[in-house]
Amino acid sequence: MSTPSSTPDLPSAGQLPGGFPAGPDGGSGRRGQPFSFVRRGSRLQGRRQQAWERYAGEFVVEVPRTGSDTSVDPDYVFDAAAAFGRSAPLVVEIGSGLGEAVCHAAVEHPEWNFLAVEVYRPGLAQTLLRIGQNHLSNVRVVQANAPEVLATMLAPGSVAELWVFFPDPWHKTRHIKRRLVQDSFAAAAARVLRPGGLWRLATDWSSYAIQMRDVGQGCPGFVNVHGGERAGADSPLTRVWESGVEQMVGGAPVREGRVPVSTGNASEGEGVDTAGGWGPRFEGRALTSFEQKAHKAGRVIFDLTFRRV
Ligand SMILES: C[S@@+](CC[C@H](N)C(=O)[O-])C[C@H]1O[C@@H](n2cnc3c(N)ncnc32)[C@H](O)[C@@H]1O
Repeated sequence: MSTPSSTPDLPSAGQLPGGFPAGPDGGSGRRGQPFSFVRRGSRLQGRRQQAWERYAGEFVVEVPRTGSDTSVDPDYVFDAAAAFGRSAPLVVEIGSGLGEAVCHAAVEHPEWNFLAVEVYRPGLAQTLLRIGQNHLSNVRVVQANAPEVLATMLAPGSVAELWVFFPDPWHKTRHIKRRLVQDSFAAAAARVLRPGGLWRLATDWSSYAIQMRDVGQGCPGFVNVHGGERAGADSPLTRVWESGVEQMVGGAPVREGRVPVSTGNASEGEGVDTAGGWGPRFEGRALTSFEQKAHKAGRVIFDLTFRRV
């Protein structure tokens, strides 16, 4: 696995987000940018508590903190070979939720190492439960804020694939700055991916899909593997704009199509998506309960894949 020592076309590690404050509770993140998550209950019960007690020692990556339990000391660098006891291509899933996708992939690919990054402790406990049920030895989990993991915890060029599936959409205009996938995140993703490495994304929110496409295509470290594909009538975006898929969010109707019902909706329908750039559904992604719900609600899924140049 080649490891570039510098990336002249991208911000250096020193320019990437670092020196993070204590935690997400209502506060601001790096350089005034808010966190992509709000603190949820971290208490474990029943099977999750048992799974934590039984498996945490073996599979949870303990990182030095600078403040909250999701912070990462910027001086800490993850030693994958030591953590897994072997060298193998590393796949990192950001926001792994309940671990459905990462554990499914780990069963399918015993020859790869997987790191699940999640801030939600019960989700990590559920992932541990799956690791145990499937007798997996190729998954590690870390409770950490993803931008910090990408900015400093992972060594440059150390990741073969980076997955971000269904990140929280933060669909209201005033919340968009909380979205995980933005320019600084792309630069940090480019920093950790090896040349030729893949950044895979999926979302069921058209406005976030557009943002992801713009961010990935606008980052000099990436090319869109499916650039220009599925444009016009074939574009999932055109489909959403035509149909105006609706969803109840916080009790209020939000239309994603060309006529926003909620003024808090960030989508702007344009009629026809002439740009395209959407990939086919990533067949390596397990159909998580989250994605199943989206399908049931008739929502359109957008897949994107960028290659590190
Ligand atoms: C909508 S869920 C999707 C979960 C999973 N990827 C799936 O498809 O089922 C988004 C997840 O991202 C996690 N998350 C949000 N911000 C994060 C961050 N900064 N670092 C790590 N995980 C984060 C949330 O806790 C949540 O579990």
